[in-house]
Amino acid sequence: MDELNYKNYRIEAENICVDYHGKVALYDANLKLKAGQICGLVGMNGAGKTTFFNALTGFVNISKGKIRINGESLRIAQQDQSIAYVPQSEGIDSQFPVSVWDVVMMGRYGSMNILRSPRESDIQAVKDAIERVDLMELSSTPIGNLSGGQRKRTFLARAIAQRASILLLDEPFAGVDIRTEKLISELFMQFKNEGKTILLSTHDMIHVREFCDLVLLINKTVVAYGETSEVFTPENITSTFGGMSPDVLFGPES
Ligand SMILES: Nc1ncnc2c1ncn2[C@@H]1O[C@H](COP(=O)(O)OP(=O)(O)OP(=O)(O)O)[C@@H](O)[C@H]1O
Repeated sequence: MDELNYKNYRIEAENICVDYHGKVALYDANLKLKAGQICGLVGMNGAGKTTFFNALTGFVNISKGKIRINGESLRIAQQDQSIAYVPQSEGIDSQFPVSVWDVVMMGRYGSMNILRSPRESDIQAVKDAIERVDLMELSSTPIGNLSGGQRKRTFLARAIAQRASILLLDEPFAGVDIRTEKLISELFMQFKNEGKTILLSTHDMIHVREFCDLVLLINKTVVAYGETSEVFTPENITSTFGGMSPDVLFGPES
């Protein structure tokens, strides 16, 4: 692939492998995503989805393969804050006395000086992000007092405040009510229109069909990858889920 073409990809993972203490969690996995694309990452429990996210953020080391973000090394992406990651469950202790505002402000830390004193632009970015997830009324509430769905929206706002071009979201719809699900779906369509690149894991077939342009089916390696309309077939889903049919997995309407 020539260098110019290379630069067109926001995310490029080529034959990546990850092992934990010699046990293989992911091997020969490939992914290429451009600006404005939404890709669903689908696989059963333990298939390597979180590992894939962790490899793309540099949280775990790859033992083989290559990752390029915006045509550059992962180190540069980490420096310029171009990737925001929203994990499935957050590591922040819910008893820790931080408010919604404080958590969202953390999304600005990477672009602040060592004293972390917010500039007007940081304050505006936090305000905009909280408004977008409709949490303004709760902005001074400690995160320990929020519901699971409100907390999820808070961490999504943190990613928005970071103004990253790439969003990695581990199970963004898990445990949220219909209203939050709708709000998150609408946000994703806005992100797409803004040219952001989104990789999200989900166990929900409807979400994949509804707004994922591409789908990556994994079971420790890539089972199938491509446009959702072509790749998200009952045969491929069955192979991904160890031989179980979509009807058994998701009900007869799937
Ligand atoms: N830190 C770790 N140390 C050792 N093994 C790990 C570690 N993290 C994950 N694994 C193993 O790697 C494999 C892939 O795990 P991973 O968390 O990536 O799966 P997943 O697809 O995200 O699963 P789920 O849908 O349950 O979240 C599993 O076998 C898991 O036990």
